[in-house]
Amino acid sequence: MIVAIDGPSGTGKSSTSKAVAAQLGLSYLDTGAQYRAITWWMLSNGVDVADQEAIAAAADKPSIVSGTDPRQPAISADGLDASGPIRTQEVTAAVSAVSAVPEVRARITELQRMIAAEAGGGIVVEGRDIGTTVLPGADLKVFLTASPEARAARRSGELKTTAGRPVTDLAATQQALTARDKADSSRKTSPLKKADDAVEVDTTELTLEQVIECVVTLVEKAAARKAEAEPVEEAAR
Ligand SMILES: Nc1ncnc2c1ncn2[C@@H]1O[C@H](COP(=O)(O)OP(=O)(O)OP(=O)(O)O)[C@@H](O)[C@H]1O
Ligand SMILES: Nc1ccn([C@@H]2O[C@H](COP(=O)(O)O)[C@@H](O)[C@H]2O)c(=O)n1
Repeated sequence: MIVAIDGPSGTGKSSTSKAVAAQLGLSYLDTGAQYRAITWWMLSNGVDVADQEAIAAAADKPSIVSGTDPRQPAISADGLDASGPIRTQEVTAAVSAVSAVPEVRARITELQRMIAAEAGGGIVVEGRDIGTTVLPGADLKVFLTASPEARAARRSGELKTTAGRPVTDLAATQQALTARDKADSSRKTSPLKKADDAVEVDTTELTLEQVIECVVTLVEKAAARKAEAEPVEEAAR
């Protein structure tokens, strides 16, 4: 069972995906964390993230390793735990530029497809382009949305400055969120976009628990449809 959950920042993809995967005994992959980790590696290793050619030249250098346990998702770059540094404002401000470079997308997409293929019991993969590009044959595609105001309110205070202090300026958070949405959805390679066959869930007025319950139901229905279809395929062989 392959579940793709896409959507802009702050819609609840990570929180929902982890809870759904844990509840249904599926693996989990945070693709945003992978792009954040390679961005953090670039910043830490002196790559000019304003220079697309420099980013492309370094795209294959770091080893990016993701853990797929929804209860304890891990992410490392060249063996260093990246789970803290990737959530800073510095990485958040640079990740869209790094993620727009085709060589970075090609490399990380290959990694994502390999992880999904190896997840024998099924996996929930969350990001921006999972249903459209990375796993277009997913058994279920969900596209989460929410108003910019709701997303900024949720995100505000979660972001940390490089010195580790919470960022609480709501207006600045919403501005940064909107700018990142624009960058992610206007890039040429694999932009943020709802897949035609994705189920859209507007989470603006929903609690996180309600979103989780909604997506669990969608997964269970998709699994039932898949099970019904399989015997026919067997007989047809
Ligand atoms: N429906 C909701 N109602 C209230 N709070 C929510 C809801 N969904 C998520 N949150 C909270 O909003 C914050 C952001 O959620 P989350 O990180 O899951 O979003 P996201 O879409 O994965 O964002 P990003 O793409 O930036 O990682 C978290 O603190 C989460 O607990
Ligand atoms: N499949 C994806 C996932 C993420 N990105 C880029 O990473 C940024 C951070 O993602 P978060 O989910 O951690 O907010 C995101 O803004 C994109 O630039 C991507 O390109 N493809």
